[in-house]
Amino acid sequence: MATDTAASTTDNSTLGDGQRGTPAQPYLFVVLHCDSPLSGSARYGLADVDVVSIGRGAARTATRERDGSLERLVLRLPGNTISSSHAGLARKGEGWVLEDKQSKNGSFVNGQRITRAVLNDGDIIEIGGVLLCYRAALPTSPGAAPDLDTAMTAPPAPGLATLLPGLAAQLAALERIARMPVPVLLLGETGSGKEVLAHAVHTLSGRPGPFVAVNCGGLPTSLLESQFFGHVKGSFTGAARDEPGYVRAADGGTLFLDEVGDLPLLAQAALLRVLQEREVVPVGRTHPVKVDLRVVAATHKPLAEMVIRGEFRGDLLARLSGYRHTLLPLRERREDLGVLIGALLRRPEFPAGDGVRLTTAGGRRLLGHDWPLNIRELAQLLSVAVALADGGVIEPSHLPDTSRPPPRAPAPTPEPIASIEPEALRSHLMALLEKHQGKVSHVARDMGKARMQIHRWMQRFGLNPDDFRG
Ligand SMILES: Nc1ncnc2c1ncn2[C@@H]1O[C@H](COP(=O)(O)OP(=O)(O)OP(=O)(O)O)[C@@H](O)[C@H]1O
Repeated sequence: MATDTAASTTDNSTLGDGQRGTPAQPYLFVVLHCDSPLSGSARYGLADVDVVSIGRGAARTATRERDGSLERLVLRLPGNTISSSHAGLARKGEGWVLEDKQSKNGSFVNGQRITRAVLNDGDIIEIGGVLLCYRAALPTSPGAAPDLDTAMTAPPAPGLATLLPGLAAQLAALERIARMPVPVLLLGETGSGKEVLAHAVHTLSGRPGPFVAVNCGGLPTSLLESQFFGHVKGSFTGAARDEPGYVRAADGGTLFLDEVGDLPLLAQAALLRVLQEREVVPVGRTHPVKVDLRVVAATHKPLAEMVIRGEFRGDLLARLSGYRHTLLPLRERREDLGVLIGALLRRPEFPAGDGVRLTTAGGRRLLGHDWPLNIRELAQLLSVAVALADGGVIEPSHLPDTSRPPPRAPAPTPEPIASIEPEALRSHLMALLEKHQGKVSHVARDMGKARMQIHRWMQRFGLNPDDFRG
């Protein structure tokens, strides 16, 4: 089966999150084998296919064959609840139709048994104990193979596995950036995997020093300086011995600043100095100490809006965002649920992970959930379900009632830009124009605004992008 070459369309001059103007095509995903969740997942591009035949096989295989004038994808799936010729998909105009081939146990779409059904984007198809997902038009990238089977490939570092072609291209770009001495800013909802990605960036960087993670939100303000920059013994009450502090502890490695949006303004100024000068002055010392740092920062907060409100320094944001990567919330990557469940069940906390099984109804419940707390919620839910199933098969009764999801973690509600002090907005605009050398489209992307809006503001403040070009 083909491996994913996942060429990226990322334009590095845009500082991350590349993926624009890529063509879209239909895909069929094998998301989860409920009776063997560790057997991997797969995607099949349907752009050049006219019909798909699905039936039982000894293992998951896919072959593409010419059948008269038709291009046929033959998909074999393991499982004794699957008939040898179970179901078929046929192209119908712009869409696809699923037909049950009088299988013994039936074919289902979104939990309903069907004999024939026109598929809609995101529909979940059940063939025996296998859950598949149809996507009508997903962005792909030039050079990305249509098919990918995770059983045949290994991600370059934990956290980088995905079946989504668009996300794969973004992660491939991040992988290339990881090897360069560029600061990385990871943006994404809580539990979406920012720390896991930060660790992957460190691993791929090949830097010999340690990965030091700091939760910027959890630091007592009075001790911030000494915790970051270290101190010498006796420099203050309680300083019983020399401490290097986080920055020097990460010397030669990677400093991961988690929840960087929670860093108080005073600490932001001090951190900025360290990033500019590449040296720290430990509390109780007068001479600076050189450090060799790679910084990866993460937040779920809208930093650009915080800059405008004066809560986060624009110059520090510019320093931290050498390359920006935005993580998808889990509800936007349901196709990866099987990949993620597999990765989680292989962790040491699941010593019997390879024996875990789900009923089809249990798997359906997972695919239907909204995942407000993302991969962390999936990990916790699996721990509980495995314990409750006690070596048996995970059923819906072992899973929380996901039909009434818990409230989403409160999203920060940024103040509308219109109500922000004009002077603050003007200086923020100027800082971004300088950073992007007068490229208005880049400023607009940075602020999450339309280009026209930026032009209107520039006109209002008498700013000319030409004045910022290098
Ligand atoms: N790709 C992945 N594969 C397997 N497990 C993952 C993956 N990404 C995240 N996890 C797991 O999900 C949980 C949350 O991940 P992580 O702490 O990286 O999220 P986060 O975005 O940094 O969260 P927060 O914003 O709350 O700090 C952890 O248990 C982590 O190991």
